[in-house]
Amino acid sequence: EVQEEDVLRKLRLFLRNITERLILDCRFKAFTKPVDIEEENYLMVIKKPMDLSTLLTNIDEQKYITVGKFMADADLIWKNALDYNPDSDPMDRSIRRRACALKDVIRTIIRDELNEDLERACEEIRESR
Ligand SMILES: CC(=O)c1csc(NC(=O)C2C[NH2+]C2)n1
Repeated sequence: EVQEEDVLRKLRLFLRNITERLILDCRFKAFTKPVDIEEENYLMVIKKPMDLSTLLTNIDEQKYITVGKFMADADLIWKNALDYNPDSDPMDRSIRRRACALKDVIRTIIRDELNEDLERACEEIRESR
């Protein structure tokens, strides 16, 4: 009902704000768009591709009703990058370093800025559905 829609709208604003800040951070440029599947065998190695612009689309399509569901997809971005770039060559190392920075920034923003009343209200909606 109306209250539920208010809660989910607040969640979308919170998640959109985080995602837009990540997209603007030049450290994370490699993560802003889907990896070009011309990349040799990317889809062989990575089962579930994810990127920041797809996160934003998912938010707009109301895919996430809890922060936890959003985090699961956001974590795919850096986890995929670590899996696809295991080697010692400088490009791999550079991507891995940015993947680790992305992981830490996502967690820090959520811990610092997530209103626990909002998250509790979202979990209640999830349980009621
Ligand atoms: C987003 C992501 O994980 C990504 C984009 S390019 C890339 N890796 C390379 O370009 C090659 C360097 N060793 C593979 N990884």
